[in-house]
Amino acid sequence: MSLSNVNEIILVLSGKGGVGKSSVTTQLALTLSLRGHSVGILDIDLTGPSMPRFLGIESSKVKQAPGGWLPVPVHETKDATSSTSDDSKPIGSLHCMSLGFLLGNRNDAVVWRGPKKTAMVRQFLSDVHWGKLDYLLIDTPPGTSDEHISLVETLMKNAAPGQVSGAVVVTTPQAISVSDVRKEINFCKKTGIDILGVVENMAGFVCPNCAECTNVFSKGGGQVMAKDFNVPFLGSVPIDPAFIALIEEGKRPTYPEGTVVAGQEMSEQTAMPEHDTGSLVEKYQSCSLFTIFDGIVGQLLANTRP
Ligand SMILES: Nc1ncnc2c1ncn2[C@@H]1O[C@H](COP(=O)(O)OP(=O)(O)OP(=O)(O)O)[C@@H](O)[C@H]1O
Ligand code: SF4
Repeated sequence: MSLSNVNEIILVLSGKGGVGKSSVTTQLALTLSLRGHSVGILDIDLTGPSMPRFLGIESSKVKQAPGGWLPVPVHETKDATSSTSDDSKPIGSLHCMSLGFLLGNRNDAVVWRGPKKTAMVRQFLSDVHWGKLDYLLIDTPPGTSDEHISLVETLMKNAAPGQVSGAVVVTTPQAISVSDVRKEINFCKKTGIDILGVVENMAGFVCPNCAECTNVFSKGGGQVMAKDFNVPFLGSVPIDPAFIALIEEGKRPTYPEGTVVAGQEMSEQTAMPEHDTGSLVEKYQSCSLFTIFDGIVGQLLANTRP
């Protein structure tokens, strides 16, 4: 299996659609990569493959290698150029494989029956040449579908003991009381997948005028829910319009002068950079959500094997 050089596999799950599972996968991957790790993202959301868009590589094509596919590079390993800390590590590589790269037209609808989806998931797990990876994040469709069942069956049969670290469950404050989250957690328990933690997304709003974070919904629901289910809570993530601008328009996140973002005070220059250059991962370093995800990744790694 092409996963033999992958050190750890982490699934990203959500009970319902639109809670930000793909955006959490993207940010986990960028943060792990900013910590110097080599990372892969496998997008098995076959009916709505959004990872190519999130990573700004929509027009990329997958190259064929003998016996399989080469995942698309988002960035290769390189020295950290714009890191704010003195002990900055090189940025690790990031590669992605998604059905989105194989569709002729990004608006093509994928209307497949279960057996075809199962075959595609198996092929993704066996025929992608990842090379050496520290972490492979698998972005799954919402709910518990045919893709999930074939994913777990194939992983259980083929992954080395301990290679699948577990799952991160993404929810929103509104979805917390809904039975979808319960179903997702039960699915993990039944299939023997450890829950590494819950991320509560869209739990507040970062004001574009002053970068103040306001908790639009009551705070702490995610933490209470995690406690009820006896699973770790990894953190709350607010909505940041600067993150949307980064994904949608490739714009470096900017905040008002004087705001402290990722440990760096925004000066007039950093708040309004003259030249908006740099790769996605370099731009992400100045997003307020990076500080939050750095904490989430710290917790996550503490919950995976050493
Ligand atoms: N914390 C956030 N701040 C700003 N925008 C966000 C945040 N989380 C998600 N979004 C935006 O919300 C939209 C939906 O998020 P996303 O596609 O990640 O959800 P999903 O759960 O993966 O959806 P699907 O069920 O379609 O796979 C995207 O446009 C994304 O950019
Ligand atoms: S947080 Fe401050 S700047 Fe932002 S809308 Fe509210 S009052 Fe205005």
